[in-house]
Amino acid sequence: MAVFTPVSENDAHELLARYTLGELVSLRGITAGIENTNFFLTTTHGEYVLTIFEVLTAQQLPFYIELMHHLAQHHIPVPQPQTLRSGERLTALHGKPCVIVTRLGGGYEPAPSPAHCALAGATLAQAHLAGQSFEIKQANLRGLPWWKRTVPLLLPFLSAEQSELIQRTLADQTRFAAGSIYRQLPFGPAHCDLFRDNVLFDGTFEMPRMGGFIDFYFAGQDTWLFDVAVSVNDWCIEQTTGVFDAEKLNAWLQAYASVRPFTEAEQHAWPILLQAAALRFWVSRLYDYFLPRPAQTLKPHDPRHFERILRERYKMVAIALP
Ligand SMILES: Nc1ncnc2c1ncn2[C@@H]1O[C@H](COP(=O)(O)OP(=O)(O)OP(=O)(O)O)[C@@H](O)[C@H]1O
Ligand SMILES: N[C@@H](CCO)C(=O)O
Repeated sequence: MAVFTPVSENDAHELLARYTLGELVSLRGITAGIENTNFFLTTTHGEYVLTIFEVLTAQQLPFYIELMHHLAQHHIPVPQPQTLRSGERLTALHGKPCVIVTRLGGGYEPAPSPAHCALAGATLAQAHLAGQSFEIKQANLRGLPWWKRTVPLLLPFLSAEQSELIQRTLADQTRFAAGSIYRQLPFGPAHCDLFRDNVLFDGTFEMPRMGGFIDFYFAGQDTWLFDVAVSVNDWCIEQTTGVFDAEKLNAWLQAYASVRPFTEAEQHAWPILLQAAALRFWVSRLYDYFLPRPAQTLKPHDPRHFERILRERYKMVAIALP
């Protein structure tokens, strides 16, 4: 259950008085998710999601909220943050920052087909292009500096073999980030966590329609290719082995490239960015597993899944983008 901060009907009435979103009809806690407290909020004007931020601070949040606003203004299907009477889009409840966004239609697809992969790929490319004109800058807070800080904390919990792999990968990534190919990679606002549970689909399984992208709270400035690598490492794999499913991978990458073709530098960087994306989630899952935060009450995700994926990606040295 991911309701860390309870919200009473009175709280909701008081909160809604700060907006022009009509009167409260219902408020229901959402059980999915491990980062924030989420509620489906229905008012006389429509359906929304209320998110209370348990970890992110009011200083970090404008990047995410304004990025969603910017993308929505550019017709990318993402939740639209609602504007308060005061003109701001961020407010607070029980001393914690919170936001109300539009509720998107559809549901997430646990077993995506190549058609779902293609929709996700094309929409991510559109989001990257639309994000170019976004002016607030904030790094991916789960990027290389965070990996460097976090890996030493994890070493006491790892086997010799795991320690060797994690340290070797970190050294490879550090070297790559200092090199000339890295500097040539196109970058900008990136979602950085576009797993299948963060994309909603409408329509039928056979003929899916994009509902939209949610959960922008790991977004940041990063290379666009890192965002693609994070995504395909989740969308286009055999779930038990981490091996790529060629049909899904092709569908995803072709659809992305049809909107935003890959560059030559990206071709060179592809194998190492697939490793970077696997490392990112191996590290965060290990961290959540061995060093859980006090507020984190849910079962952590399995870190071994991303250890397997990382080992698989090291086997793939000659892999081409479309
Ligand atoms: N704008 C939205 N429209 C529709 N459903 C939403 C929206 N935002 C969140 N949800 C629903 O709430 C669930 C949890 O939201 P979200 O993934 O943002 O939470 P989280 O705590 O940040 O999770 P995570 O563990 O993925 O970081 C989603 O799986 C989705 O079902
Ligand atoms: N997508 C992350 C969870 C945080 O959103 C993971 O699967 O480890």
